[in-house]
Amino acid sequence: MDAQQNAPTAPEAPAVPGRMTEAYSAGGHDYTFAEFGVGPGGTARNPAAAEWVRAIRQGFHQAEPCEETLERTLSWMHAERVRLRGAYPHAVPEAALPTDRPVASFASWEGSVNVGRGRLLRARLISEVTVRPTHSRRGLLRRLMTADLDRARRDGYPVALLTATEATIYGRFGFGAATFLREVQVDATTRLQLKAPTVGTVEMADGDAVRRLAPVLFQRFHERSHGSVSRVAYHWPEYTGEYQLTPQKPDPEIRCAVHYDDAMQPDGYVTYRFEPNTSYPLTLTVVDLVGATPDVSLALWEFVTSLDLVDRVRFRRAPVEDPLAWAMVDRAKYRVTAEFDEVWVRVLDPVAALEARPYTPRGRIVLSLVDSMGYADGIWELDTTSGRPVVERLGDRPRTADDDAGRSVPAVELPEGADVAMRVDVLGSLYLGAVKASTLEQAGLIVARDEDALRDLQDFMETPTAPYGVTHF
Ligand SMILES: CC(=O)SCCNC(=O)CCNC(=O)[C@H](O)C(C)(C)COP(=O)(O)OP(=O)(O)OC[C@H]1O[C@@H](n2cnc3c(N)ncnc32)[C@H](O)[C@@H]1OP(=O)(O)O
Repeated sequence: MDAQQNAPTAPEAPAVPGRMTEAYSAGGHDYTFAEFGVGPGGTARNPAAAEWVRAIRQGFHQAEPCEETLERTLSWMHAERVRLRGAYPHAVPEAALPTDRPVASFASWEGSVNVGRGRLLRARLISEVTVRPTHSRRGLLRRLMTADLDRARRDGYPVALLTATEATIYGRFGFGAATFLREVQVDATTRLQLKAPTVGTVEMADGDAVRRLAPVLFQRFHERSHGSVSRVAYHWPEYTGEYQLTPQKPDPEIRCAVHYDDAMQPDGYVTYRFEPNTSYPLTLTVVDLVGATPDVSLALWEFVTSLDLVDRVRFRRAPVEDPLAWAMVDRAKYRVTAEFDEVWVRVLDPVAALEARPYTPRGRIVLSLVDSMGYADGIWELDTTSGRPVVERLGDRPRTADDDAGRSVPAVELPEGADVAMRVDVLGSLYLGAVKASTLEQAGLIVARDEDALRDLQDFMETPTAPYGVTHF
């Protein structure tokens, strides 16, 4: 790429990497949007992608990347075939960052989400969204998001997923908070007493070996745990201490242990770090805990709470409905210190998304979906009477004043013939069963024909367990 560096003015569009997607002017600036991938050969062969990585680290207030961080980031992005998007300014004033450093970034790649009964649904995963503060609120994010979701819809992805830094940003793009996690603290001053004996055995393990084993064990968890999202290559060095992209060095304090079944086959692992033991209570932080089955996770908890010189154990990725709290003899030793949203779901194709997940009731319900970006807008019928869900688009919904005004978060009205109506972000929140329809109706987010219609919706969307995943991306 040969974009002009530090040019005071540039009369025409800069040369951008990959494919130019759009030219755009706002706030007195001209921008070119581009889309590209990461090839083999690291920074030497991908200078535009390296500049893009510098931009995202700046956007998240992280240190300028060292060579190893750049190589590792480009390596996982190449392996996962990540699509990078950027907005490039045509001109920058003296001393400003160069024109080949994008002022806005956006990445997406293919992954999967477990939608229940072990079904893995293809999903577009979105991350690394940044807009340089001096170029924000000019519509750059909206353009990047629209381009990527358009492409994902064309490529047949039923849903897009992201994890959000702020809860206020993504509803307008049709994303709804769909899985939640807890930060918990378990008092470990006395060995954890569980109501039933745990299974298998635990052995301390070598970090390199766990790094090789972890993707396989995670896959078993992913295929079992409804709500789980696939991981990518950068997670393993991060969670086993080999290398952390922030603060750009190994973490030799991370220790690992593996759980084995009765045949001594590995079926889970935990990685953890002792916090500096200069203050009390002595604290162990669990970095990653993955059990192929819930009883394996309990055994791993028993292990970390039985270590000497540990007064309490912290974990930031515990399930909202945590079997551990119920398995403990003394539940008072389990304390929830925070609860937060994790994965946000955006339904792009209601037929593919709603037909993919399982339902318990047999019946039929008509949903009116409001989607200001258009993909899921309309009236849809979900019919499970045959035992297999069939979803059909019945037609358009009547336009409203908010539609005509082009509002990104329009009001919801119940059209003739529909049982329930909601915006598509609300469907995203219901999709994996994290929240009851009645709660969302009480929050003013669902309009139902009557109580029966609301109960039907609730019965359809409810899942046997709360969705749970341990992937942050
Ligand atoms: C999936 C992820 O990667 S999460 C990480 C998100 N990134 C960050 O938090 C890094 C710091 N923040 C930023 O980089 C930017 O401020 C961004 C990406 C949040 C927003 O980028 P911008 O280019 O300013 O957004 P843009 O101007 O396109 O606004 C799009 C819409 O979002 C709204 N919006 C933008 N930022 C926010 C915000 N922080 N809170 C609420 N609404 C917001 C705008 O009002 C606009 O609404 P409208 O289209 O309905 O009128």
